[in-house]
Amino acid sequence: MSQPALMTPEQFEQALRARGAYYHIHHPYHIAMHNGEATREQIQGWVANRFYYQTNIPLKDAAIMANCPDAQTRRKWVQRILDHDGYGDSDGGIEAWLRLGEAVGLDRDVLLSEQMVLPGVRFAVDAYVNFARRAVWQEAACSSLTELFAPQIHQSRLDSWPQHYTWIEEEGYGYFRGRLSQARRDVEHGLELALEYCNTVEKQQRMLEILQFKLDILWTMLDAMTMAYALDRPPYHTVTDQPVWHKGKLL
Ligand SMILES: O=C(O)c1cc(C(=O)O)c2c(n1)C(=O)C(=O)c1cc(C(=O)O)[nH]c1-2
Repeated sequence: MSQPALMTPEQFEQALRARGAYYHIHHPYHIAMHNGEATREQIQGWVANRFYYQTNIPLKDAAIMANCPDAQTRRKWVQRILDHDGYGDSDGGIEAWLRLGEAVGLDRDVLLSEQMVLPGVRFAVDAYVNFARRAVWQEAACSSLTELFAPQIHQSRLDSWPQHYTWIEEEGYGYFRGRLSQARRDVEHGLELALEYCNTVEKQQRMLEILQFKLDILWTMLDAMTMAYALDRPPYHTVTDQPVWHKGKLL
């Protein structure tokens, strides 16, 4: 097999963008939500499980900062934590997601308790946080580059959900709206780091593999939700109809 060649920064950016073919926007669970085919339970399941991703993003970003000796990078990166946690009088993304939960009929305590978080979702999200803890900071930083494809997915929800799901309260959409500009800004910084850091064939190939790892995380979360909410096969369904799986963070 021929060895891959060193790509120019433009070619490398194109190669990263090409991975959008595997973004979770193409997952059948996501397509069903987009097409108005999701039930109320499926939307609620998605919102409650994705909340675990939302609450772990700041832990992931703090882990990256903990490993990053470059103050200029940290100055920019800290904004991501503030975006989700909020600061001063401004609520952050986590609060906005709790409002999304309320808009789809879920009490905020249900989201905060993590009682609906499926083990498969938990393991996938934990893998992301743990990768960020252990990886070279540039690699961990660039694993956020699935956000290249995120503005499109947030916009598609804003375009389609209000038409299909008239029972969802309008205030719930604030999170998606806010991320349109935040994700674009994050990606600009992330891409800048990736193009500067990946100056060898090995680093470029490894970064593409890391991006695929992150895509796998997002896809696997939806696979777990498909089993539970679309195929009616939640964990232990052959044994019990009770949600007996573990609920707490053990890592
Ligand atoms: O709703 C989505 O489909 C989606 C996907 C992603 C992503 O691509 O990782 C993120 C988000 N949303 C998001 O809201 C968000 O804050 C976020 C942060 C990150 C990251 O890796 O640091 N990804 C994402």
